[in-house]
Amino acid sequence: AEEFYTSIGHMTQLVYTEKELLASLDDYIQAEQNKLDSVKRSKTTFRINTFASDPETFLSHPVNAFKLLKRMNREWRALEMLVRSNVSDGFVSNLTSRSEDLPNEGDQTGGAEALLRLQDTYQLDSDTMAKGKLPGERAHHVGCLTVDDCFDLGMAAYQEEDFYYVEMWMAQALQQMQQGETLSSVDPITILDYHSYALYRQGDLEAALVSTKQLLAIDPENQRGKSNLAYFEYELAKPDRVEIIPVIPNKYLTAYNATVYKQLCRGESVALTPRRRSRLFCRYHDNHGHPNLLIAPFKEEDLCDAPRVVRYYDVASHKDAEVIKKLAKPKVSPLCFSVRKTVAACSRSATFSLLSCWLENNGYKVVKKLINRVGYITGLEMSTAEWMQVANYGVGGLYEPHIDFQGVNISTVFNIIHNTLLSERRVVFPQKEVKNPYEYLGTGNRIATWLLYLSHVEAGGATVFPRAGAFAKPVKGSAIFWYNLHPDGEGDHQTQHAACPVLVGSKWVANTWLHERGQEFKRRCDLQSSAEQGLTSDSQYRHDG
Ligand SMILES: O=C(O)CCC(=O)C(=O)O
Ligand SMILES: [Fe+2]
Repeated sequence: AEEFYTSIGHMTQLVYTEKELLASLDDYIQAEQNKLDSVKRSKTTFRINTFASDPETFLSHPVNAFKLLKRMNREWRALEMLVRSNVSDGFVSNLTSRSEDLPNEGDQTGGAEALLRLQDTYQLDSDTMAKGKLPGERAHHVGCLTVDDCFDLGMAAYQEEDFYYVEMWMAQALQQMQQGETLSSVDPITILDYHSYALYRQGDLEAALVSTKQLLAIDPENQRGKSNLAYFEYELAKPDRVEIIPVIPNKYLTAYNATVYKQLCRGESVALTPRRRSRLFCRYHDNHGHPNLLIAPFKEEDLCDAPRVVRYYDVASHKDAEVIKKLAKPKVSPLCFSVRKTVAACSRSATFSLLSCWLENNGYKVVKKLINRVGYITGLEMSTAEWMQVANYGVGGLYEPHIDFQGVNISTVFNIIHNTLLSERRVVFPQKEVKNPYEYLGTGNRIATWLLYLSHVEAGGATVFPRAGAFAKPVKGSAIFWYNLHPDGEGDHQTQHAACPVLVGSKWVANTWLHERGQEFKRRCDLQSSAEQGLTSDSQYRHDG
């Protein structure tokens, strides 16, 4: 397992599995019930012998003697068989046969880490999360986090030595206990122990002392509590004590421009100055009177001036999007992978999975139609474009900042899957799923990216450009487009972009990477000049990590 928690496509299977297991459990309970009823029924045939005190008189009657023999020979043995019979087989084998597909400890930890990452990116407080009051969400939320759940989240943070979140979740568990939640398997002593330790590790000795006193109020003889109390009091009494200011860690993302990335993900505009923003417009686009666009031009919106990123609305219908999502199922199309990506983030590495599928551009009617449309709109050659890549991100799913083109030295062969060179940290993803597509295609570098949104996302999941300061919220049926390369073929590192973690919802995108070959006379002049133009240094946002 260990690959469920970020692809909703995979997790839907778990919902069905649980439903089937529940039906199987009902069958099992019914079978046990039937068995018990049979046992009770046979008991009624065995009555206490009224002659028990005088067996001789009883046995002097031949019918009595025969019936006793028969009962002892057959009926008690039959009962033994009945009691020995095992009605749990069906249920147990049902469970066993599925155990391969069931989530394991690693999956659960991954789920906890995904929650912590979301909390960190979107700055959610633990009470909001515990009550499930997330933005954008509707009626589908069912469960609240219990004291045990909060404790587990605290423990997940503890495994990562992330004491800021240990403290937060242990405090949440305690608060819920105080509010009267009683059904928990962890005791307040354990929680307080972690709570005070987390405070201590963050350098907040006063608060750690308060927490330890709370622990001792419940259990005055607690050894650890007593020695911690003595230690904190001793430390606090030191005259030359230096106040340590707790640092809020940035563990859940790379240190490199993590702050800008997270601010952009929350929709806080950090990079586009008013002057830059004033240059962004909306218009109808017909690609200079292209015959296929004259009657129904597409609505084009500027998202960013440098690099120029534009969005086209309604380039895929609701139906088109649904058909593509149906095609992007491992059972439907051959080139679908559940890619497990390990991402080193700061001091830790997180593994997350992503469902991704390559759909042959000419292999499906709807794909062909949409790819042709990209050609009409951008004016670019589509015969050298890569196959459409469909990806699904579930809750917590993200894609860290990266560039789509092959790095500095184009002739260098990075043996990696599609675009997944995480530039700064040089994390190389597993290679087996897709061979080097550049070499395989022989069509040069990825000149441009067409990113089509196949779903809305209720909260989170935006595409952001941390260096350029651009933000694109997924809008179903719209596509964003940008050039990855400068007109001279050099990669434009300002195009570095990322997918923010999905907070609520399931995000589907389809990527089309256009290649250099065939574009020699096609690259549009207006886009070209604005890319060359760049920005004056006073208005350009730079983030140098
Ligand atoms: O999903 C997104 O918003 C961005 C995806 C992306 O950058 C990629 O697949 O290269
Ligand atoms: Fe990308």
